[in-house]
Amino acid sequence: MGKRAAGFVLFRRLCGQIEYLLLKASYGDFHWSSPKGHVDPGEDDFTTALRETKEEAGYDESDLIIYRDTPLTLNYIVKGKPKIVIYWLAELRNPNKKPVLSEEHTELKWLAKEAAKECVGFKDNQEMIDKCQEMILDMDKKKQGGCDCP
Ligand SMILES: Nc1ncnc2c1ncn2[C@@H]1O[C@H](COP(=O)(O)OP(=O)(O)OP(=O)(O)OP(=O)(O)OP(=O)(O)OC[C@H]2O[C@@H](n3cnc4c(N)ncnc43)[C@H](O)[C@@H]2O)[C@@H](O)[C@H]1O
Repeated sequence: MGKRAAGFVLFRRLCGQIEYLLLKASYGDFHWSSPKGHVDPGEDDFTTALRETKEEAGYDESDLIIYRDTPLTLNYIVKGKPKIVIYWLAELRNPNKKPVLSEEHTELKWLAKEAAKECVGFKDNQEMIDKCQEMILDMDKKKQGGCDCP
């Protein structure tokens, strides 16, 4: 059976800029990713996303504005087996609240879209960041009353 993980594409707004949180793995190929992790037996994906984000970045559900209606999915192969990762987009309410890392990561970065895409490297992850940016800008437009409705 394949592996299943869940997490949040976590962003903040600082000085008018949208920035994504990326964490550097302390193992393997030292890759960068959003907070996420393995879905435990009997656990639902959303609970996993919250648990892993608390463990890996120190943020609780109350720290986040979560866009729960639009999960995003990545599918790739790890050690010859398929892996699926379900992400929700989430905004940090207080952009100055610092993440607290676990032993699973050695570094963190808050990066604007293009730098974040370069940092994650994988094409599907880059496309997910583009999609997230579109979702954020769309939501902003709607809030400002700038929708295209007749
Ligand atoms: N490899 C490892 N070695 C030693 N200890 C480990 C370990 N992985 C986890 N642990 C440890 O296991 C414990 C449980 O961790 P926990 O976080 O609970 O479980 P997990 O399933 O290992 O969590 P993740 O899904 O976050 O693991 P990951 O970072 O390896 O996965 P990713 O898909 O990003 O990355 C997996 C691979 O896929 C690659 N990858 C990432 N994204 C993509 C993509 N979009 N397309 C193709 N390849 C990708 C990465 O570069 C990487 O090579 C922890 O103590 C942790 O330290």
